[in-house]
Amino acid sequence: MVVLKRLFHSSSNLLLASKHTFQLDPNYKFKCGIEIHTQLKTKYKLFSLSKTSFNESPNTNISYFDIGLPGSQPKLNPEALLLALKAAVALDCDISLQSKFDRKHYFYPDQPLGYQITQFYHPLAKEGRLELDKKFDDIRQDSKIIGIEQIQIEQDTGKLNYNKVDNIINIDYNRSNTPLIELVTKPDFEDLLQVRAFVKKYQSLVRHLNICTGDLETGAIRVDVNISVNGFPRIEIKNLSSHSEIQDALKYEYTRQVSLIKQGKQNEIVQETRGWDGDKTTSLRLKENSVEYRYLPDAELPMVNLDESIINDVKQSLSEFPEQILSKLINQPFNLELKYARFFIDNPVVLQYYYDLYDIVTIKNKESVNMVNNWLLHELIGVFTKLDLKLDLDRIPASKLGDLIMFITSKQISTTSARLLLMQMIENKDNFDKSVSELIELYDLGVPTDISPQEFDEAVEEICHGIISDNADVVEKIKHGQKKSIKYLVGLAMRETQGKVNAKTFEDKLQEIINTL
Ligand SMILES: Nc1ncnc2c1ncn2[C@@H]1O[C@H](COP(=O)(O)OP(=O)(O)OP(=O)(O)O)[C@@H](O)[C@H]1O
Ligand SMILES: [Mg+2]
Ligand SMILES: [Mg+2]
Repeated sequence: MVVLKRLFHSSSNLLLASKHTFQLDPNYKFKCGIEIHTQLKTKYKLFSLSKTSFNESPNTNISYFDIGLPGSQPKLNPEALLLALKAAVALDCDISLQSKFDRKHYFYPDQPLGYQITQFYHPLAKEGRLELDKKFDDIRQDSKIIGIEQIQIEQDTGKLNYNKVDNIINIDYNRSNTPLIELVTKPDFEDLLQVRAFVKKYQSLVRHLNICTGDLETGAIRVDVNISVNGFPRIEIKNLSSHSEIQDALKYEYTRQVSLIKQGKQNEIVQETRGWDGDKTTSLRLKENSVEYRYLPDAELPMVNLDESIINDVKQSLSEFPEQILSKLINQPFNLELKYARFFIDNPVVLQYYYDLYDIVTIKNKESVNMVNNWLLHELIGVFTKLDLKLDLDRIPASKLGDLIMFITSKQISTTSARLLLMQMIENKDNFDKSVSELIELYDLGVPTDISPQEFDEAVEEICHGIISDNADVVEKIKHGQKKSIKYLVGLAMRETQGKVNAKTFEDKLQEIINTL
């Protein structure tokens, strides 16, 4: 039934009305708490020795236990425990030195054991927090603390694939028994921006801790939201897989509940689980007659006993947190814009590259940090974009980009030539092993060195005179105040010299001659 309902969406006027003009009504208090399922990036599954797999042919990474064959037994993967601990410590939770696993019973074809192993009575961690800060997060208040109720370790299920053409459902058990943590927040969210900011910050954190890919689209992170209005029962909306789905589902559900209250139909708001079909929420099951999960301690899994020292050990193993790094990057000496600092947080390899380049250019060679920022964030990333290539820093190690920058600052190559060269360095695999000076030689891009400065000046002057006499109309415009037209003449000079001379040199010389006319 649920599947059928999900297959046949119909658009709803209620949602359309709410989507475009959405605002919370101060008379109807929005309250929300969320549950986030996070797939842990372990090598093996939670309770078996089959490999975790994310993009493999169906049913190729499964063991007897993953598909619930009788006689097979679970054994806890310590790597999953460690990754879960990292999240719990980073979120300031109280870690339970003794935690246990329980069985949550329900039938569904993606859950062949007939129960899910989770932590119900004694979860790994409780009472944490994540602080949102207006400086870094898109919220209205200066800061907002979201309390974390608990973090528990549990198994993922298999995956049902609906084949609408043949009207069949295929089950892929590759995901079955993949380690997850479920994080449950307190109902602390007061508006939609806070929800978005929290999920974004959490994504950034798990990526930074390297415990999950942090992607919503692939299902590595799945969000359930719970929403209530003016103290009426909470409604849960399960399995939302993008920020826009979360926002749209919350807007729809808030509008629906407010409208029921306004019509005096508040008794129709009952604690229930609803699904989001892209247009509207629909009831999946009522909590009153919801499945009785019959939680029981899992007798096959021993208690997890942690030594007190582990909390400190994990703390020490964590590097700086994203917010500390952001704060560092947007201030002296790096002076990065927040959006670029965020990009680095989500791409730790690029961040390391940035630090390496900074060391070479700024610390070792005392050149400006602006050169580092500009040549990494604009020029280098720009080349990958232009070539329609995925950013692959192996094509140009930081030391090589550093060399190129030093050739520019020492005026051995013009900025224009350096741009051309950078393109060649990245596009052409034959260039990967060649040094910057070899490449300058190869492409004949260096500022001529075999002539004296005086000869060089004379050559520049001659070129400028030639261009000025061939472009009398442009010169007239410049003399009459159209100062920008000089760029056109500079362009001609650069073309003539194939970018070997700096644009600034030409601009100064052209201006100097024009001033005398
Ligand atoms: N009045 C409320 N309004 C909105 N959200 C609420 C309210 N009370 C509790 N919540 C939120 O509901 C969620 C309850 O999650 P929890 O995992 O504890 O239970 P559950 O949803 O009943 O169980 P399951 O994991 O089986 O879905 C929490 O995120 C909590 O913050
Ligand atoms: Mg729930
Ligand atoms: Mg839950």
